[in-house]
Amino acid sequence: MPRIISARVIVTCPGRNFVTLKIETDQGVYGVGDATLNGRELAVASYLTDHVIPCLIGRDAHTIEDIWQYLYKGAYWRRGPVTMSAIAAVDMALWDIKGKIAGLPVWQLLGGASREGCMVYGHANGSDISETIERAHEYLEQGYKAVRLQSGVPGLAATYGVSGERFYYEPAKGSLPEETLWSTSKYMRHVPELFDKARDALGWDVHLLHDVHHRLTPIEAGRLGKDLEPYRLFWLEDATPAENQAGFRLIRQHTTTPLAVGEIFNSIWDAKQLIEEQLIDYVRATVVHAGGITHLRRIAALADLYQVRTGCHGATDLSPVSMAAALNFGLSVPNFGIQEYMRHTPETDAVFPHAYSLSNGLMHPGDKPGLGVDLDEALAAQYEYKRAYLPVNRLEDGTMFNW
Ligand SMILES: O=C(O)[C@@H](O)[C@@H](O)[C@H](O)[C@H](O)CO
Ligand SMILES: [Mg+2]
Repeated sequence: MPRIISARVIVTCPGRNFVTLKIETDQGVYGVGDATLNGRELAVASYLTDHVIPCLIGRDAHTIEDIWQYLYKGAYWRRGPVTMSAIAAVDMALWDIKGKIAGLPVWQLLGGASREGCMVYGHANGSDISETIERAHEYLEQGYKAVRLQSGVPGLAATYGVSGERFYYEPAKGSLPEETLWSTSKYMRHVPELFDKARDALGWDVHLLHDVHHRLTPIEAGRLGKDLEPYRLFWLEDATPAENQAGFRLIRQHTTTPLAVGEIFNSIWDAKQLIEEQLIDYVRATVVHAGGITHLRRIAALADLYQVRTGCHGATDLSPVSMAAALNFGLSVPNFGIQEYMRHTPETDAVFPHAYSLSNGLMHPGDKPGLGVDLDEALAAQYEYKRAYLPVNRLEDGTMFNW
């Protein structure tokens, strides 16, 4: 059996911070896991280095489930984004090791391919409606079948999802949080016009998505969902903060627009009521923040009982290690819905060489044993950690709000 002999955390910043765990075994096989928590990276790095790694040394790397339970139950203080991102990194690295030793890609270990590839969605954003639609056309020309639309809102200096960059979106900047201002009324007036014009320009074959980013109350979300019904969205994401899972009952009463939520979830408990009451259509929990492949499988299996599909988070702050793990999971999971794919920069891709590829709107993890991704430590060492924060958001009267 492959014994864990060492493990270490590598923090690198090729344009943005990433935290990677590398676990090495006595058989010379190693595995990597993503541990990146945007804006709180060093908390997870310390949780791994100072508390988890000492407990891993000497263990059988093949005992993925037992190690998962040990780290979850053994911590006493269960759940939370820091704990579950640390457990996720260990889990991904152990699946990587198991696949490398078996000589199989992880998706084969998870039950083999259930589809040709994972449908992904692009991210068209612009300062106004016409620029957003122009970006969306570029994604269609690249063969994408699904595109998320986020545009600037008239009367607001900035808003979520609009960066001014053509293809990369990176919200974490600055050594202190940037402050932005928000107006729900300006936003609610603007979004239906965006999708009305988008459907005219892009047609009805492309799946269109939108991320509200936690900024509405349930009844406002119900109103927006109803206003968007004529445009047949693939999903309306994070319509309202999901701590109160029951709040989604109100949205459901008012609209048939499909709902997606969960990128900030870190365990099955965050989604249990939403899934069991069929209050959502897609669960966005992701491999790096929800306990790794082992726990994400549990969430997907519960969701499958209620016809809820996966729609895993895949923003630039999830490293290519997460993308590789997500695609191995997504290729095999029966109730796959869609995978978010916010492309990384060339510098990031160079630090994390990977086997996954995109063709005609579908991504495939490749056939390399393990997760099919690596970390170039020499290159990673050239990019020093640089503290960065996600923005904070206030209402126009200064009230602290949701970003
Ligand atoms: O759907 C998404 O990708 C967004 O919600 C993310 O851009 C999110 O804002 C970032 O991942 C936060 O770090
Ligand atoms: Mg989102």
